[in-house]
Amino acid sequence: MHKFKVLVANDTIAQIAHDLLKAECEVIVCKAERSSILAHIAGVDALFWSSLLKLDKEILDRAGPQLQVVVTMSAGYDHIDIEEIKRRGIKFGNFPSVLNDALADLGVLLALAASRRITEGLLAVGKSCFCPTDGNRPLGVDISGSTVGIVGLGGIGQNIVQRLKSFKVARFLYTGHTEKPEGKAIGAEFVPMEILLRESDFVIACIPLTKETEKMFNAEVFSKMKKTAVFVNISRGDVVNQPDLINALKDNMIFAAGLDVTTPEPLPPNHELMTLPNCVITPHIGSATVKTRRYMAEMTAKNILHALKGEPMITPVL
Ligand SMILES: O=C(O)C(=O)CO
Repeated sequence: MHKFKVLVANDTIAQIAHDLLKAECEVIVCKAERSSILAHIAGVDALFWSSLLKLDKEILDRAGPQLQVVVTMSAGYDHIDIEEIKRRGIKFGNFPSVLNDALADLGVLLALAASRRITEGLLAVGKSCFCPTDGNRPLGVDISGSTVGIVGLGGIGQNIVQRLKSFKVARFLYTGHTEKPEGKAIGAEFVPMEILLRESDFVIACIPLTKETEKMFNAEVFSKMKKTAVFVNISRGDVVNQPDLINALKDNMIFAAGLDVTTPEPLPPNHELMTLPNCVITPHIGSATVKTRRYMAEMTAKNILHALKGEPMITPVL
């Protein structure tokens, strides 16, 4: 009987995904590195793809015309040449909601860490040079009683609102293309971007990276935020004009930033962003919990198997 060939472009995924795929297919596993993928991809029927690895025409050409399905183990798919996939009639899927909880947790963590200037605090602890009552260190911004503005109220943004309710936030604002019934249900007010920027103490970016959102957080946007505002980005580095953010942080146009994503990733050593005491950076760990990554791997494998058998994918994009 013909066995489908699947390339898993990541050698660190959970065992359950291997077990599922191996039960029905021939599985080739390689490192999440372009050269390794190009060396192993010819003739495969399906691709189990990784977040952030570029998937372009060269990869698709090398795979060959028999390629039927690509599934990325990520919510975002800005790393995929979606037009090229569509043109070739390849089925494509992602995982939009399984990581909502883990990402919302990280959004809250970064909002709190940046608002309490944790980077500076940890530096002082590391140097054993602090006095708890030192009035010279900047005081933090309170989240209780604050206004939190969510840019992009999808599943992650909604989960952040739900979590922050227990922190006694006074007002939740959100902006996006249209008002959402879910917004009303969780008590968030739909407002134009200008108002969100002017009135929010915390601005949290939860939008996908698209042509429209690329570099949308720029000097003009930072200048409209409060000087005491905390900016959080758990989306993609490229939704921010990074030199403008650096200036905004250096010139105290805003109070602090918490970033899980940057451009590039990782940042080179001594990058200016990493030298700023009012910036907290985590290494793109939004979905990096055991439960979430295991579930993402399992669902990616299941999506591939559905597509190969001609059944509807669980979470199709194309
Ligand atoms: O799944 C994604 O798109 C992520 O970037 C998770 O952090």
